[in-house]
Amino acid sequence: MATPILLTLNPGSSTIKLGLYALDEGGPRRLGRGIIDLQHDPLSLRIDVDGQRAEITLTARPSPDLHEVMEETLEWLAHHLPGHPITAFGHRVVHGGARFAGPERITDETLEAIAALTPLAPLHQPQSLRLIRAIRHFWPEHPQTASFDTAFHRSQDERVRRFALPRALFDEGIQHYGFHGLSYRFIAGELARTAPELARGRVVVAHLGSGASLCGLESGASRDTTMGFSTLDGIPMSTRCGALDPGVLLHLLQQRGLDAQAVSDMLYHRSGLLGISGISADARMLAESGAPEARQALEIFAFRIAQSVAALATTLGGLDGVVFTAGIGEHQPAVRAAVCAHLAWLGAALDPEANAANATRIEAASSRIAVRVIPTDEEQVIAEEAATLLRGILPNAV
Ligand SMILES: Nc1ncnc2c1ncn2[C@@H]1O[C@H](COP(=O)(O)OP(=O)(O)O)[C@@H](O)[C@H]1O
Ligand SMILES: CC(=O)OP(=O)(O)O
Ligand SMILES: [Mg+2]
Repeated sequence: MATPILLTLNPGSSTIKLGLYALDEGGPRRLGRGIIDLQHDPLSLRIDVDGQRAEITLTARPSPDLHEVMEETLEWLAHHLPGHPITAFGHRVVHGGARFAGPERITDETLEAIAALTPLAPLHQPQSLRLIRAIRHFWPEHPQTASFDTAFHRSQDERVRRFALPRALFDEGIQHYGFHGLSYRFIAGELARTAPELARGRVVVAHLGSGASLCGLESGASRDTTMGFSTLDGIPMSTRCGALDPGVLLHLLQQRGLDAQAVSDMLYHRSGLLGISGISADARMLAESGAPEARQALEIFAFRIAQSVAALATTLGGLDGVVFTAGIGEHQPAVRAAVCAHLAWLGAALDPEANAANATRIEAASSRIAVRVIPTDEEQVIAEEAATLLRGILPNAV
């Protein structure tokens, strides 16, 4: 019987990241990866399968339902990968709310429950729904699974999950959830595999991508995280504001007369690194810019990350290590150096050469805490969770 082939889909606000996996007996084996850039018209699909790279300009327009984009992408894959017919799909879904404690196979009921959570993640949830629906439209018999960012944080206790708001709101779902859970699950697994002693300790992981958050891990379990009810909370991001005095919202709405949509647009799309710098949302461009506003944006970014490390260390009752991951965390030594300079009082000291080389182990011999760089892989977690859910199901579906 042919090996089942899984396509993973990780939608962000500006890209859809794809992963192609053979679901071997021993676990998922990656055949390739791809990225669809939704910000540029015409759309492009960059793909790397079996070591062969291609960049394809899609004829599909970026329509809201993504039907044409998915149809063209899958047709391209079917045509160019005749040995790897896709038999199943695994999705990253950002919000699982109180309903999803772990990954699930997508049915009419789960799809409805995912859709009901859209108001809690307006930037991400609609993308997942569009992809799931587009695939159902063209391949109704192909099984699909959902892996939730929020599920990893279910181990957090009520001190963390409860806001200081009237009690009834908590029961209505107004809670601190936390996101980037697939990334944190991957990092916890990598730590357990490569640094078991540290993995058993108290570690803060800084996931610094376009969206960014930090998570406090104790023995690999999430105890606290900087993103809360929504993907706006915590540290400033590329275009999102991070934690903000709620009085600012009231002021914008009541005194400045902005409507809710205008405030939402400002907080999600025009704040963060872009808002502070007025130059770019892209941390690499800011690092190369030399303008004082760009420098200030990165200084505030690093400062707020360090403040969050200290806050999470309080939840953990101490700190044995910090791990940097995602685009900025993996590739920007200057950001890591600025964060660690603020954490010198906690005993953090970097080896400048190891840091400049983006090495795995970047702490100096004198450092009282470990400082590591570990590349994340959300697609691998989606593939592993899908493989577990679909075991025994796929051979019949092929
Ligand atoms: N090689 C690199 N060098 C410097 N910065 C990088 C590099 N790759 C990515 N980044 C930065 O990482 C951020 C995007 O991170 P990424 O994890 O790809 O985000 P997301 O998955 O949320 O879209 C951008 O600010 C970008 O400038
Ligand atoms: C949760 C979130 O912000 O995700 P991303 O970083 O992919 O935008
Ligand atoms: Mg991301």
